[in-house]
Formats: sequence, structure tokens, C-alpha cells
Amino acid sequence: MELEAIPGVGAKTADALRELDDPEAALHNGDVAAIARAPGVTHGRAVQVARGAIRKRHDDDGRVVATDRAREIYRDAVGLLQDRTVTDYAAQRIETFYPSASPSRIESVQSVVETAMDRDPDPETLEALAGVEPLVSPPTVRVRERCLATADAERYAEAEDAVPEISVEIVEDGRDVAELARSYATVVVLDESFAGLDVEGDVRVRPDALETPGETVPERLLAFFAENRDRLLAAASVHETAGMEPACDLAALRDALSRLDDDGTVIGDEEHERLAVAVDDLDAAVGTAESVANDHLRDAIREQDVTIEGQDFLSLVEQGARVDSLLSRELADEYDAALEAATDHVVDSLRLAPGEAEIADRIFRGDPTFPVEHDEDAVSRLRTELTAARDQRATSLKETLAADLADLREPAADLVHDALERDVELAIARFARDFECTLPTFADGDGFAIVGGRSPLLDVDFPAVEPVDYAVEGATLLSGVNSGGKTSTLDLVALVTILAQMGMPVPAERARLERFEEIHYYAKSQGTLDAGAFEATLSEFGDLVAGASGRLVLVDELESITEPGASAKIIAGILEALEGQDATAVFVSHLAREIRDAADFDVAVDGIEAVGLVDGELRVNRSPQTDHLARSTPELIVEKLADERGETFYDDLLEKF
Ligand SMILES: Nc1ncnc2c1ncn2[C@@H]1O[C@H](COP(=O)(O)OP(=O)(O)OP(=O)(O)O)[C@@H](O)[C@H]1O
Repeated sequence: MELEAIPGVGAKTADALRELDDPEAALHNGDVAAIARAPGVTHGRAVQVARGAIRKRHDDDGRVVATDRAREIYRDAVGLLQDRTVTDYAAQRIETFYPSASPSRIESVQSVVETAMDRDPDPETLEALAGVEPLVSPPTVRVRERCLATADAERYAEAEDAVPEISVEIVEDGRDVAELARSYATVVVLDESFAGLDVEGDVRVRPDALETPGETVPERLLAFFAENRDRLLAAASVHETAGMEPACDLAALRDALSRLDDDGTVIGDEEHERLAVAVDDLDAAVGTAESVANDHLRDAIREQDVTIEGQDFLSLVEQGARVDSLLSRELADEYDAALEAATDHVVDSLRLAPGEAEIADRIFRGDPTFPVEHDEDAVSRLRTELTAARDQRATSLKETLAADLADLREPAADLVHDALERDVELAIARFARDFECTLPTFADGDGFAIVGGRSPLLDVDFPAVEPVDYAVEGATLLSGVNSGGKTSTLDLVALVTILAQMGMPVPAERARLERFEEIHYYAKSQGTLDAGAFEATLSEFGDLVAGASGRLVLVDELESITEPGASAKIIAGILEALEGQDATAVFVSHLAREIRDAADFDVAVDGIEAVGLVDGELRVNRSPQTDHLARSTPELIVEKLADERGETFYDDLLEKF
């Protein structure tokens, strides 16, 4: 898909989207989280881009919700669905569902929704979902024990770009490489020309190193999995609790993750742990070994009767306190035993391997002295040896684990994506259950027909909402008593049509409607308008009635914008303009009689009828009666008084209605 062709995507956003691993897939899946990973693209913008891509795919450039009130109802619908999501991802994904007039768009959402409605939102899955989030890229890790080397300046720049984790060094010859091998545990030479180079240390000539970053810098993959461990484990649990087919072998994933520490190092390898502990404890072990030797020697000296010949004694006195010759002659065996005990201590406490023990053997050597002293050079050699072995072991463990994880990289992304998408489905399932929804059907040009519609937007608890049946073809007035439910009926019609055209289930027993090109819903004005605002409103209706075919028009008490006489004429005029067009319209009004009188055609009137007054309270049949001018509240009260009192005043008054 040409990115710039997506509505709302300019050159800058298109460039940002091209930075994604797979922009096509992200756009196709409406994957808001993936889109938001493009540099500079916020989540809100990602939602717009995802929607734009959907519109483009369905050739759907219309805007169905056309007025503020219609937009509010759309926001309410989105809110009801979002209230039932667990993850932020799903909440954002819900925003990509929008009311459309495109049959293919509505059908494609409906097919997803149909499956979603059968899903079981079990508490374990919802709990597991709480830990799932889109995968993140960890910050670049610095790898200090390895370097890349090349003699080629271009290759150098390429390497710095491809593997920012590792230092890249310029070398001219084998001597430079040998120099590097003394500072780094591993040197990876990028140039073929160095093949066969024989230098000490771990030097690898790997001309393909930049093409195989998984092997060159396994730390990258390990850091990715370490950073995303909790998300992956939560996604794995979601698959298990929900009985979903996972994109990868969950046992293999768990096993690989269990070998990985939070900082991306590999854990659970005994040999590596032995070497790491040996490096850390080396100085302490040597110190203790010295004490062991000295204690041994001290005890031996204490128990020894030393006979000194006069000549020796003289030379001792003359030369100062030179006891070593005495020591070597009189206590040679004890001295050897003390050094052996010291060496054994180092070897045993550090659990040294035979090769390492050989080096350890040189720590306590040399001329006899008391106290015994260690050879710092030998300690340092052992340290170098152990450190190199530890680092090489770590590298090879990383390589092995990274190789295992490499196969899981793509499936892991799918695993998390599938879990997050399940959250979207479960939100739809819960919405459908909570409000006893059905999937609506569509018919061409038939207005709408709702059976048993119950609006979740009412100010009463959902179980107390009375079902409403209402069907309209063409334009009609809706009359009725105060608080009978006229506004609520308009809200219900708007909500059902908006949800239906989003492809979502609707809160009704049954619903059939046409795919409206536009939904114009005007809320009741809060009072009469001044001349300017009145003019603006009138010109808005002028635009509305010009080419109204395919539109749904819902208007609540337009009469409140100006004085009743003028209002009736204006509403009659609007209805006349709509008559003969293929529009569906419901005008709620208390002036139905006056509008009918003012109109030059037979205006249809529906009515929400009060069944009667019980204890001063209206009992209402919430479903509008077709072709029925409902009695108003004042008329009902006059009628009640006429009945109860039988006085002419009330009878005469009733006559006037
Ligand atoms: N289907 C319903 N089920 C239960 N209660 C309802 C239903 N419809 C409306 N109501 C209740 O009636 C109240 C009044 O409804 P609404 O505002 O829609 O009446 P109205 O006919 O537009 O009134 P008015 O003529 O005063 O503007 C609502 O706030 C709600 O409490």
C-alpha cells in the first residue's frame, strides 16, 4: 500500500512508518501498538493512521457521524466497549472501529464480532491479560568484552551502524589484531583477508558477521527477551487459560526464558557459575590460603626444637634476622607441607579445574619465608585465565540460548499480538452479554426497525430499562408526554445505528437498518437562540436538507430554538424538504399538531403514549405507536380532572385539545 495514499498520512508520517519492521502488516492488522512504535507517532495519531488505512482498503471516504451529538453517542459507544477492555492496547484498538457506510467494512468487522461474541470472558483469562502489553525494544546494550575489527573504512561505518552494541576498531595488520585480542575476550575480524591469521586469544574471522547479528551480538536478542519476559509469560498464560492455539511451543519459551536473567545474562549453568565465583573469590581465597600456610608453619615452628650450630648462630647474628636459610634447612618438609595446604585451599575453595590448578600451584612457591607470601604474578595469571574462561563460557552460553530464542522471536510477537487481540474480542463479548446484544442486519433503503431495544446510556440501571420497539421509514414526528422517553428513544436509535455501522452488536432483540451515509443527530437546544445563532442553525438545516438521501436525521425539540409559532412553520418546512428524498428522519416535538397544520403534506406522527396517571406518576408505554399523536401531559391532567370532578370548566378545556 502506498503509505502517502492513506488519508491523513503525509510525507513525514509516511517516512516514520517506513522505519517500522513491517509497516504493511501493522497497518493491515490495525495494530495500533506497532504503528505507535514509528518515531514521533503518538498513540492518538496511530489510531487515526490505522483508521485511515482501513478506510483506504474499503474505499470508504465518507464520514457517517455528522454532528456533535452523533459524535457524542459514538464516543459513548466506544466508552462502553473500552470499559470492558483489560489492556491499553485493546482500548486503543477499539478506537479503530468507526461507523462506516461501506458494506465490506461492516461485514469484515461483523465477521470478527461474530466469533468474538462466542468467546468466554473467563476471570482467569482476564486476570492473565492484565500482564500483557505490546512488546518493547530494550535500549541498546553495550557489549564490552567483544569487538569488531576491519581494515576497511566503509566496512567500519557499516559495522557501526549495524551493530551499535559493539566497538568497531580499525586494524592494519595481524599485530593490531593481536593487540586487540589482549584487551577483548573475543575479536571478530570482518575482512576475509585476515583468514588464517594465527594470534593468541579468541579471534574469529567472520566476513558475514554483519549479516548475522543474532550470532555476532546475541546480547541483542537476549536483552529483547529479558525486557519482555513478563509480557511473554502473561501472553502464554492467556493462551492457556483461554485455550488458544499458541504461535510457539510454550514449554520451549518458558524454558528459554528461565535460563535468562533480567539483565540479559544466562543463568543456571554450573560451569559458568563456578568460573564467576572463582574470579570473584580469588583474592579472598589467596588471603585465606596464606593464613592456612602460616598457621601450619607457626604450629610447626612452635613444636620444633631447633639446634643451631655456633657458626650458623654467628652468621645469623652478623647478617641480621635471616631465618630463611634456617627455615629451609630445619623445616623444609614443614614448609613444603604448608605451601601444599595453601595451594590445596585455593584449588578446593575455588573448585579449580586441572589446568587452572596448575597455575594455582605457582602462587605459593619460591624461597622459604615466614610469614609465607603469595606470588602476585601467578595470582594475576590465574585471574586472567579464569576471567577469559568465564567470559568465553558466557559468550558460548549466550550464543546457544540466542540460537534457541531466535526461532521464537517472530512467534513471540504473534503470541503477544494474539493475546492482545483476544482482549479486544473479550471486550466485545462482555459488551454483548452485559447489554443482551444481537448482530443487526442491513437492508437497502428501509430506514430502521428496532425490536426490544434497551439503551445502556439511560440514567437507570440496565435491568430496569424497558425495551423499546421502534421502526421508521421516511420522515416522522415523534410526539409524547413529558419524560415519556422521546429523547431516550432518539439516543437509542442513534446508538443502535452507530454501533451497527461500526460492525458491532446492538443492545436489542433484533435490529434491521439501512447503511446510512450520514447520521445527523441534533440535541435539544438549551433555550431560544439569539438572531445570529438562529440564522446559523437554520442555514445548517438548509445544508442538511439539500441532498439528504441516505441520511438519518434525528432532531430533538427543534421548537426550543425560537417562538412556538415560527418553530412549527420551520419544522414543517424542513419536513417538506425531506419529503420525497430517501432520508430517514425523526423529529421529536411537542408541536406535532401545529406542524401538521403548517405542512402542505400529510406528515407522519408517532407517539409515546401515557397509559395513565397512577398516584400522580405517568405510566408510559415506551415504544412509540406508529401513526399516533400522543396526548400531551397537560391534556392527560385535564382529562383526569374532567373525569374526577365532572365540572364543565374541565370538559370545555378538554375540548380545546
Ligand atoms: N426505555 C426506558 N426504560 C426505563 N426508563 C426510561 C426509558 N426511557 C426513558 N426512561 C426514563 O425516563 C426519563 C425521561 O426520558 P426522556 O428524557 O427521554 O423523556 P422525554 O420524553 O424526552 O422528556 P421531555 O419531553 O421532558 O424532553 C429518563 O431519564 C429515564 O429515567
